[in-house]
Amino acid sequence: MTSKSHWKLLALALVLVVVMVWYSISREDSFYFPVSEKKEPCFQGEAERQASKIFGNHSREQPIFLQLKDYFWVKTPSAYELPFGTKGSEDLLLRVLAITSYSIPESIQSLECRRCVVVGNGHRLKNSSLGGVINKYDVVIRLNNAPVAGYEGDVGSKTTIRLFYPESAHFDPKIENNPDTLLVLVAFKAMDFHWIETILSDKKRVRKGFWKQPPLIWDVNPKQIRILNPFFMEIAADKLLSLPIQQPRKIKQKPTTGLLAITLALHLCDLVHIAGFGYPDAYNKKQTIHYYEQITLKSMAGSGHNVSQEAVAIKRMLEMGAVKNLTYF
Ligand SMILES: CC(=O)N[C@H]1[C@H]([C@H](O)[C@H](O)CO)O[C@](OP(=O)(O)OC[C@H]2O[C@@H](n3ccc(N)nc3=O)[C@H](O)[C@@H]2O)(C(=O)O)C[C@@H]1O
Ligand SMILES: CC(=O)N[C@@H]1[C@@H](O[C@@H]2O[C@H](CO)[C@H](O)[C@H](O)[C@H]2O)[C@H](O)[C@@H](CO)O[C@H]1O
Repeated sequence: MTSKSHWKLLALALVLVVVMVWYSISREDSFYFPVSEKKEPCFQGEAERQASKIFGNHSREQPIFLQLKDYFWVKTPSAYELPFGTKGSEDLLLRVLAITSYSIPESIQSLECRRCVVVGNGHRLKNSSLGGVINKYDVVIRLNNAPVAGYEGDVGSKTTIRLFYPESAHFDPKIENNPDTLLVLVAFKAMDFHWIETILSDKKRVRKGFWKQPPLIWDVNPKQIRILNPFFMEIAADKLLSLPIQQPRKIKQKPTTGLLAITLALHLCDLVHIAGFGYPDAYNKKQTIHYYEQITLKSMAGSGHNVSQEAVAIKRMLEMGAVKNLTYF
């Protein structure tokens, strides 16, 4: 081989190495947690220890779901209005709590160690083949109207808990959930309580007051419904994103439902893994954001979320080991 072609080969090899290093850095594979077939060891109280570092020691004292007794017998005062508290919505809430439940199901309660996975709606789940892995967790938390039917290979089919608000409720909840899935309402405004009351008590529906038409007929068992304690929205906003809780603006800055779900999981579970989190960069205008539909970051323009700030918060939780990621971040 001539020395000229020798140098050419060396240069080619160098370019290859640079491209490989760049690719792995750009995918930030350091936050990719290789999936193993074996169940991850689970240590009781581990998530609690991590959560106390982020949220303080007393957040564990809060009930996960709102309870009738706290509004009926004792009038629990709340410092904030929805979505960070229940101030001003007590009467409506009282009627909703009278027809729903607050218990954590025995199937979760009885677990020695609760292994949970929070499944975000992100595009990086597409072709991930993570369905089987996701189904093995004790508790699978899903968000909004994210489908499972037709996507089982990538996202699994088990749904233990689904967080939703009226505008994000799937019109046919039976298709995308299991018969015992807990449907957990995240209330952002008083109308959200009103909506669930009219649905469950079959009262006259109100169409106004929503930013998108929610279902008017919703075939669910009231025993499946829970109301998320807005305290978790408050601490996600305050401790993870340093957002002001009292905001005069019409469109309030608030955590995404996914960040809220991670906050909830750190209080409910012993081990918390996440999958399907992460948005494209702001300049990436054509990249679709969901694993199930073709929409871009533009759709989130007026939604009150700061996705780059959320990425910082998630990276912090990954770095400290509070959560582990099944997809890349
Ligand atoms: C148009 C619009 O309103 N989009 C909002 C949608 C929409 O309302 C529902 O999908 C119902 O249709 O809901 C949101 O979020 P969305 O339902 O898109 O996604 C659920 C959660 O997954 C995480 N996610 C999603 C996509 C992505 N590329 N990376 C991610 O990390 C986020 O944590 C996100 O919360 C929401 O509720 O937070 C936030 C979105 O702003
Ligand atoms: C599509 C959009 O921008 N909608 C906003 C709505 O934002 C969404 O609110 C949801 C709660 O209802 C949830 O937080 C979701 O993640 C947001 O994308 C604003 O809250 C609403 C305020 O009036 O304005 C809608 O246009």
